[in-house]
Amino acid sequence: MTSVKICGLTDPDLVGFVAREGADWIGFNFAPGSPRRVTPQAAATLLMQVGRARPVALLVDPDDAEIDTIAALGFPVLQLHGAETPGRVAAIKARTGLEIWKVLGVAQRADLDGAAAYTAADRLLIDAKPPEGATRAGGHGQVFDWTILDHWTAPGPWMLAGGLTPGNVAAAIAATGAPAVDVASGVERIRGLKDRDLVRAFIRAAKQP
Ligand SMILES: O=C(O)c1ccccc1NCC(=O)[C@H](O)[C@H](O)COP(=O)(O)O
Repeated sequence: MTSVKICGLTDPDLVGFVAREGADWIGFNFAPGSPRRVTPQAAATLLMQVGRARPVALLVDPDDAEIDTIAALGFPVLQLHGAETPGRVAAIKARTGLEIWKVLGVAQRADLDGAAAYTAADRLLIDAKPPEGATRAGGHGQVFDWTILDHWTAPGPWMLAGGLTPGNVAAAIAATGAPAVDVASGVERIRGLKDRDLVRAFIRAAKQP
């Protein structure tokens, strides 16, 4: 069954709801400028509601001080959503011992060429490359051409993101064979605020047999 991450939660009641609906991971976004950004203080409260879901901290080019602050909150997984090099990913892995996910933004097949260099990453998250002139590294609700992934063999565990919705996630899984999917915008009606009906529909559609 496909695993599901719901990303960018900011409200404790919604965190509890997403966990009860069967999300495998819940993402908390620490990226500056994001409408989904949470502070470490707020995250400490949100973490109490995750139930059996695993919490994931989304960071963009974090320095060591930020890494240490977030690791101290007890996150088991760090999602690196910036321009972190393979060396920087390895250094963060060595510093924390945590599970590390590295995001690769893709717009063409060549964007996958660097994937194998991220040997320290425990999972690659294949996302749409941000649009030209974007001020944020992700969360744009933009789909990329899934045929880019045709005949691609991931070097390890991976996950699909980028403009997924309750309406397209089953087709995305069928087209790419993704073992796991991630969504932020596609389960919101108001930017930055998750919608319960959309969350439920997304998880059901992704996990349908
Ligand atoms: O959501 C943001 O504002 C954001 C800011 C900076 C880096 C990443 C960001 N979001 C990424 C995600 O929430 C997801 O991991 C993924 O990219 C899917 O986003 P979406 O296309 O909106 O479903």
